[in-house]
Amino acid sequence: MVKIGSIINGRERLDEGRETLDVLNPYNQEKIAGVKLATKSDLNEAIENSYEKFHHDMKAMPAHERADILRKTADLLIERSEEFAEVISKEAGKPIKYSRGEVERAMQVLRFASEGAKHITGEVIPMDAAIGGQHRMGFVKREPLGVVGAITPFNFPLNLSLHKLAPAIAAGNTVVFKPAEKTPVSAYMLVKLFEEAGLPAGFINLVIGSGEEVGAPLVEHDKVHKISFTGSLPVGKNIMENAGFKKVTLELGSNSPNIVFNDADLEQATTELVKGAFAFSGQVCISAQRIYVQNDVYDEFLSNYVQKTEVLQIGDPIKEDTDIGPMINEDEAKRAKQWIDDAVQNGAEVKVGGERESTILMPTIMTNVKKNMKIIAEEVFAPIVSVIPFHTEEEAVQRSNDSIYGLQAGVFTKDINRAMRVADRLEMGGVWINEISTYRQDNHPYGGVKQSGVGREGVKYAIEDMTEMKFIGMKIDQG
Ligand SMILES: NC(=O)c1ccc[n+]([C@@H]2O[C@H](COP(=O)([O-])OP(=O)(O)OC[C@H]3O[C@@H](n4cnc5c(N)ncnc54)[C@H](O)[C@@H]3O)[C@@H](O)[C@H]2O)c1
Ligand SMILES: O=C[C@H](O)CS(=O)(=O)O
Repeated sequence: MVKIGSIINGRERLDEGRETLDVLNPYNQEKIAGVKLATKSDLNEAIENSYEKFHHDMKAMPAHERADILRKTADLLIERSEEFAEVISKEAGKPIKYSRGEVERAMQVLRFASEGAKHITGEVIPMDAAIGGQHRMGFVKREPLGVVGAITPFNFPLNLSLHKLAPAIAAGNTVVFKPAEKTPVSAYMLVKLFEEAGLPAGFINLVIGSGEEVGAPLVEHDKVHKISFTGSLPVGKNIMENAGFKKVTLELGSNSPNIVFNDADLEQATTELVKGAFAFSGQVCISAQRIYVQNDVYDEFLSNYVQKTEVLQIGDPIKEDTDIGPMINEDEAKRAKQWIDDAVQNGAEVKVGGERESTILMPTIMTNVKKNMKIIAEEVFAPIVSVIPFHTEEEAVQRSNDSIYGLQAGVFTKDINRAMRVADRLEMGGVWINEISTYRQDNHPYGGVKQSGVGREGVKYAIEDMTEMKFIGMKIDQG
């Protein structure tokens, strides 16, 4: 079993005496790593070091060098892609085909950031547009913020970490990185990869510990200039309350709706929505949770959808043909099963699935659901999807918007006018037409409205958010 620890100023903290956390494979409970957890004093040291490194070394590093390091990290990741995919499958329980997809996306994030590092530009202000402003020149340049605190979740442990680390480095910041303690191994390997690619010690300090012990004090620390967080709504609220004057980006949860109109390609919609609801056991923030289907195609959609769900392969995530693996731990599987049982007690019907065995919850399709059931109103974050009939466009929009969340939605129709009308009216950070809510590319703006979050990621937008504008003006003597 591999032993890992936090990495601060290039030195790994493995000394005995620290509390050890075992990282378990959620499928078979095999121990895959022992982590020496960081303490509050490690965190303080990491922040002080990142602060120091920002002011003395990072500020001196030109953009082309940052771009080269990001590019080199991408190249190394591709060389080691299978190793990374296997670790993600083992620590998160993600089916290997999806882990491979995550690694490929992570490599692209690094490449986008490498390109972005060279295109951080400013603006010339037309000073004479203001009365009395003539004979002045003014421009805006974008400067790095300083120390970025990156706090990440378990479900995309590599790619969602890179959505913070890569833009932060591209923009010239240093980072204190607190990965999810459930999945720290790929995060550790990533920090080692940056080091191998030439990133100087202390530019990314890795601090592995719990949310309470190191996450919360990282959020509160005065020498941290921005918190970039991806995770659950309760933790996001807590961060918002405690971050003080820092910039904050929050990428939070959702109960994403997908609307299927009667003119949609049902073959395509059902095939894609099986992946959309059940990929990585629904533990995806934009997972299809509520599917609204127009009443005249509802029966056809449902029977087709059930058939395609019944043939999913369930089992060991490391096997090539596995579609559905475990949830992250048994408590989460039990919590999700309880939500199904509560809904059934209140009149809902299980069309397929509904059973739990250890950490595995069978892919579950529910009908006859009501809007106040947890499986509809809250983020289910499990392989559970509800199929709900609707009559009119108005009703589909109104029901989709009836949520505290607003991250991404999917709309299936061949009518372009209807598609655009609905896209305009959906209260979401993003809307896909003839694509599932679960689809994301790493170069478009991504983030939520309502309680799904604050700010946007997507490499170009995150780089912008990792900088601050500085205005410089000059009065020109007319001689
Ligand atoms: N919108 C997005 O882009 C996006 C992407 C992935 C996951 N998510 C959301 O993440 C959640 C699942 O991930 P999770 O279970 O790892 O989330 P989580 O909120 O439990 O944990 C996320 C991170 O926050 C840390 N943390 C916990 N308490 C903290 C505190 N008080 N202060 C600071 N940090 C603290 C954790 O240790 C972990 O590193 C779901 O709600 C999902 O929707 C959102
Ligand atoms: O879990 C939510 C993630 O944002 C999904 S993705 O990794 O961005 O596709």
